[in-house]
Amino acid sequence: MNVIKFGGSSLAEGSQLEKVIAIISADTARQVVVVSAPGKRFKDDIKVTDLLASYAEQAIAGDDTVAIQAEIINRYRQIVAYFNLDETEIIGTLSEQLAKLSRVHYPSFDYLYAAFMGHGELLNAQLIAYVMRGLGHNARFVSPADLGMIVTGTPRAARIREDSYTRLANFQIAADEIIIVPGFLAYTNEGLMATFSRGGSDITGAILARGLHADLYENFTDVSAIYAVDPHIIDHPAAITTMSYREMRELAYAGFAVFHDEAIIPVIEANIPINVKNTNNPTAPGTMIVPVKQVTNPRPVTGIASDTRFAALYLHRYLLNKEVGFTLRILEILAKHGVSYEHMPSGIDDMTIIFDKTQITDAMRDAICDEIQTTLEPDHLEWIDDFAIIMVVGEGMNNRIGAFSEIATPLSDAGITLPMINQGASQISLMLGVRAEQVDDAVRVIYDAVF
Ligand SMILES: Nc1ncnc2c1ncn2[C@@H]1O[C@H](COP(=O)(O)OP(=O)(O)O)[C@@H](O)[C@H]1O
Ligand SMILES: N[C@@H](CC(=O)OP(=O)(O)O)C(=O)O
Repeated sequence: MNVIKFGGSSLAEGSQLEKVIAIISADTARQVVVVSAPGKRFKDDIKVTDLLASYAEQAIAGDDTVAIQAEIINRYRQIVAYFNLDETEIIGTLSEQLAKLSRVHYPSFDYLYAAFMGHGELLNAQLIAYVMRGLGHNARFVSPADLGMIVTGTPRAARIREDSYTRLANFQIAADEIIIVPGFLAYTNEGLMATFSRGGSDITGAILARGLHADLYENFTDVSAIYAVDPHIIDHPAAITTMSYREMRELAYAGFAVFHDEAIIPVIEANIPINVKNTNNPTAPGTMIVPVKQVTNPRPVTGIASDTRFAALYLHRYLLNKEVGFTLRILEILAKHGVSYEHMPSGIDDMTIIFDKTQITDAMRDAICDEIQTTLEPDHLEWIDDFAIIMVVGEGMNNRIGAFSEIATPLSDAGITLPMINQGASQISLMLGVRAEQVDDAVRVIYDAVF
């Protein structure tokens, strides 16, 4: 049995759903279908998940939400209309669920946002099951609650509870049946809706692949492969045919938005291969992500990822390496302010602490810097807000002498400075810190040097 996940781009409108149904029908192994909410139909379109976030904002503000509800329902209505099916009952049910959202009491704004935004997937899975049944398929809507998926953690960045896997293993699917499961959302033990972080339908697919013991996790999107570089940065970059779990994890973490970085973890635990494929070109082989890759390619680098979501705190103090407890006190300050750090490369007198800045407000940043300055008295302290990370990843980089100079020399020739270089514990990647305004140029220079 395969778990097959379709992203929002594959479900944006009726003509896309028609392709999706043809893909599901083409292989009887495709029995567990995970769906996202309808995504963008054209460049400046708005994803249904983002429309739901606007609906949540308007509900919080006490505004009239009739227009936004109509806009959301219209997306679903257009999809049913494409198939010439009777819309009355299904659209009535979905409209009711959407309207009810603003009448419920939530324990916090975070739970409110999670419930509103999770409905993009919840409504879409019901609609798709309805359309498929209308076309004669034996399709059934199954909620994450029916599957026994229970989450903990924060409402908008939930984590699956390990005991969910025992319940999933007992879930029965009939031999000729297709189940349609909404991605992105799940429920807490108290029955509250929570979501994984944005793009989290990939995570649902991975959890189901592990929990239902799938042979393959197929992830359908709008590109024919995972490319060596984000195609927004380089036109027609090289396609990756096979990559290892480790390579995908590192590349996804640092900006390969095509597959969620947390989604690799459940499949690693269950050793299930992933096939990333294109809904618009389903016969193309796509990219296989496998437990271990044979390194046959003479090229050591598999991919280059970059992300500007970071900030860095640079500290300089002579004899920092000799001072007992310096790092400990910094970590205590961060913990006190509820801030986690991503990396902390250090030298004899210097240290750079890299943060995911999406978790830090201006007030938190000021408080942390003030406290470090007062308690640790560094000679120099600098907050670098426009920090980007580039990750150069490849199993073939392991133990390869000269890999660094192949990259560093052309970067320096191009006038790109590297405030941070970290070869770290992972033998298969090189992490480079650059100023955000230089990041795309740096990626292009590295790509030209190694591909
Ligand atoms: N290295 C990469 N290879 C392929 N696509 C990438 C890469 N990096 C970023 N992307 C982007 O990821 C997009 C697919 O991810 P996403 O928009 O989340 O799809 P979906 O709607 O299917 O979930 C592609 O359209 C592409 O623009
Ligand atoms: N719809 C959610 C979850 C998701 O995975 O979407 P997509 O498959 O379109 O990336 C989001 O926009 O975050």
